Amino acid sequence: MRVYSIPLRTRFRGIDAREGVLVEGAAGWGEFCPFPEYGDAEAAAWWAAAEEAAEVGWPAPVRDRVPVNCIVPAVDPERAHAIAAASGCATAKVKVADHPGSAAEDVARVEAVRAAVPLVRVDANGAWDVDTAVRRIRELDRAAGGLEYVEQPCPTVPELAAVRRRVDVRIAADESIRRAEDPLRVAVAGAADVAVLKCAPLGGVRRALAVAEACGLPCVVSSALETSVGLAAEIALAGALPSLDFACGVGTLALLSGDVVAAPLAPVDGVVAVPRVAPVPVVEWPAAEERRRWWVERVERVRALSRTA
Ligand SMILES: O=C(O)CCC(=O)c1ccccc1C(=O)O
Ligand SMILES: [Mg+2]
Repeated sequence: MRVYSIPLRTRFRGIDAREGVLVEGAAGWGEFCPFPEYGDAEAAAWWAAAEEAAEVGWPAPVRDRVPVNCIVPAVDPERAHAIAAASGCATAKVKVADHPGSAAEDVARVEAVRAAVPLVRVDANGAWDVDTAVRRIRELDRAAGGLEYVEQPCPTVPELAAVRRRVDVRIAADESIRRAEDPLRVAVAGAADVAVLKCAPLGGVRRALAVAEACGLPCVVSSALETSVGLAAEIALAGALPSLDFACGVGTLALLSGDVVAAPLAPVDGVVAVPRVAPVPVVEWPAAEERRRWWVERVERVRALSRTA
């Protein structure tokens, strides 16, 4: 078991470094990297995804290549434009509502990104109430010359449904699915037009495919900010979905200042090849001893939980 810590290029989701664990099994390598604030029960799904990759492997893909969106964190308009322009991607996902009072910055960021790429989606990570969401979405839709979709504008499914009735922009559900008590039973029909799937929090590629089928919506695959080892599973999921209508959020290596493999799974001209197995980690990025111990203990607790479940 290897514990890594890789600094981020830009603060994202309130963190400055990405940490996680790489494990090897009969089928290859898996990655376990639930965010630090997640409890053991929620982290158990991430362990199941790591075990699937390491011990079983993934179902066969139905496509060889997956279109990728670039990810634009809450940065100033000049940097946002530069990130989107350099990405080679035709679709950009822009983080908005990063802090209270961000409305004007969000509009400027979206306008700058739209000047660099033809298609823009935004992610509010559940920050708005219904009325605020309706107002902001209309502004951002104008700034983008038509938004592709807005991801998780509000925290709850009923709020998503209320916003969806009042705006013309598509609504995508992310946290409403991946942080649900039972992702197989979330009733997003009527509340969302698109489902965002991440195989790590959903418990693996097979489980995420079951969620895709159960929710009955067009799906987008998005990373959980993994290294190339865990990202391989996310791309394998995108490769195995019966249909894929949107670019996927697996361009997140650009947020990390390094990777654990020799040939990172980075998109070229906005497209990434679908891997059959995870790449083998060869670069260490060792976490400090105290952090290593924290992860080893977390893995022990989560494995014990998984065995009794
Ligand atoms: O979807 C993407 O383009 C990038 C991935 C991303 O935004 C993300 C990465 C880690 C954790 C949460 C999220 C999110 O979608 O909110
Ligand atoms: Mg999201």
